[in-house]
Amino acid sequence: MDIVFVRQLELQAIVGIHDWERENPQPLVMDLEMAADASRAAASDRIQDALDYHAVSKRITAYVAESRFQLLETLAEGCAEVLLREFRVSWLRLVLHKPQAVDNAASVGVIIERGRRHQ
Ligand SMILES: Nc1nc2c(c(=O)[nH]1)N=C([C@H](O)[C@@H](O)CO)CN2
Repeated sequence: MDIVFVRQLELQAIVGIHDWERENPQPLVMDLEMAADASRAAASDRIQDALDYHAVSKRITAYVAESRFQLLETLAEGCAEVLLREFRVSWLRLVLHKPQAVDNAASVGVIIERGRRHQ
């Protein structure tokens, strides 16, 4: 299985359970791995045959900016649904970091895998 990835995508969102987290957006960071047929894209050398990581990054950035969830889990799930539905990704692994959430941790967050991973 081939993978198209996005690393350390910097995002801003209102997300959290505390009142102070509902007032202003805070930084989030996302790592994404998505199943993609790189050989098809390589054979044609056409962006139409590739999973466009620029388009993915732009869509996820907009979705996250508009979201208002309490939990990172809900936000991660929403992002996965966008990728599965709009980009027809068959499998993905998504790591969502909330770097400012815990003072004495470099980062905290969630990791989810969705879809079917094939060989
Ligand atoms: N598993 C989770 N734990 C926590 C979350 C979350 O989204 N998922 N959120 C919070 C607070 O909003 C946190 O960021 C600040 O205390 C706590 N735990």
